[in-house]
Amino acid sequence: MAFRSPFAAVPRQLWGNATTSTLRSTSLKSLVSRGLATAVPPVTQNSVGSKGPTAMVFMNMGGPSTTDQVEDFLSRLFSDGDLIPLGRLQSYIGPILARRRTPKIQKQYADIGGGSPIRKWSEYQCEEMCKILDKISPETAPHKPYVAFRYAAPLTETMYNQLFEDGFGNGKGGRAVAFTQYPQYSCSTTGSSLNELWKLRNRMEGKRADGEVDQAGAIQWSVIDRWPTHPGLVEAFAQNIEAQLQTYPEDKRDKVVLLFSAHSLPMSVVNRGDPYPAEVAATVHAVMQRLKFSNPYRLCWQSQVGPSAWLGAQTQDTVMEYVKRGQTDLVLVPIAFTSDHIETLYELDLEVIEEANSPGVKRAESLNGNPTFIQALADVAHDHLQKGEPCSAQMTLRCQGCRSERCLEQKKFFAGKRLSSLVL
Ligand SMILES: C=CC1=C(C)c2cc3[nH]c(cc4nc(cc5[nH]c(cc1n2)c(C)c5CCC(=O)O)C(CCC(=O)O)=C4C)c(C)c3C=C
Ligand code: FES
Ligand SMILES: [Fe+2]
Repeated sequence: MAFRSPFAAVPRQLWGNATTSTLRSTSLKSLVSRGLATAVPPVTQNSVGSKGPTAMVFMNMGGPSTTDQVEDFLSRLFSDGDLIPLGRLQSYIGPILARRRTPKIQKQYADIGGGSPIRKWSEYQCEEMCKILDKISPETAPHKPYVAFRYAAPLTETMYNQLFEDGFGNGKGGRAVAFTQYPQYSCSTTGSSLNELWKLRNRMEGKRADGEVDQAGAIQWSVIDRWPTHPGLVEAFAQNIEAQLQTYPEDKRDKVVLLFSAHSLPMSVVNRGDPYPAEVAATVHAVMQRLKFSNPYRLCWQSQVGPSAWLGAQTQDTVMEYVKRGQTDLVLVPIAFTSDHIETLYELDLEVIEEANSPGVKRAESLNGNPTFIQALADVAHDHLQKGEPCSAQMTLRCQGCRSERCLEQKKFFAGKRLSSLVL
């Protein structure tokens, strides 16, 4: 099976002689023979389910809060081998690609008001969720809110230092929940954040003389790794769609086409077995079920970057095609991100909807500060705290095409005792 980078067509001179990641050549068989894929991993966790205080850590990609931060944001993003595998020279090529792309993306952030609102929304959502959790889950209270972004402030490392300052870990133990803010799991998004968290945990938690992390005083992590069909999430999406449908005359309302739009994935990632496309489709189906299939609908994919093949049909092409055919009443529904970002505010609002040039083409609100959504976050977290499991069963399985030692080790750590031996 060949796994092509989404940037496979980056000019040769930028790639140098680098092949793709050295990790690709590491087969599961060789990991087993080297003792890396055994039933009892060297670093696992115990005693998940202890009482509060509980750190609730929202994980997401983050975004630049000002246009000055765009280059740093893109530089971290293009240096992430879990998102864009560029091989051994990644840390050299990544920043070069980032610098070239910066002016274009800076202009987009300038056009949506000068920066991404993701930090503001994430901090608000997490704080509000913790207030609800303190009431509905007193046994794990107090719940303390933290945000850990992959490519922008506050970075995972900053969050970890904050945990230490607040009395978690570093010999004092304590419990933390890594709560992904991507409802649908992709190894390029949630997987990347978990790999980063695992890496920093190993670097930052207290080490014994033999180099191993001192388990007794380390933070006990558990993970909410996906929640694509949680009824609260589905309800929040459905209410926003209903509100937008109300803006159409009654006789036209049930003929409006709902176009669910999610960030696309390179076909190399889809063919590796990434769970994201199926989970996005599951969210769409659950929302349509809640709406009693009142309207015709399609799922389409946006924001592809670079020249390689990405999952389609593309959102922009879909809108233009339907409008051309006379279907001018369309509601776009961003379904894979819980707050506004350039993909909604720029790509959908300023590019797709403006180009469609038809008053019937509209967009459902993003979830942002929606109280139904914040209650859903609290319910997802409450379910997780009550179950006392380290992660979902799905987390214990790697993609069919995964050759990443990072993924393997990260799963061994977070899934801990849930692991069923060599399924990894
Ligand atoms: C569920 C959401 C997302 C998935 C899956 C995802 C995969 C993915 N993305 C890239 C490359 C880029 N993404 C960029 C920006 C960006 N990506 C998402 C979400 C997902 N990405 C968001 C919300 C944003 C915008 C952040 C904001 O603050 O608004 C960018 C940078 C922008 C640009 O240069 O166009 C890149 C590059 C890949 C390769 C990928 C899957 C492998
Ligand atoms: S790429 Fe999916 S588990 Fe590693
Ligand atoms: Fe992206």
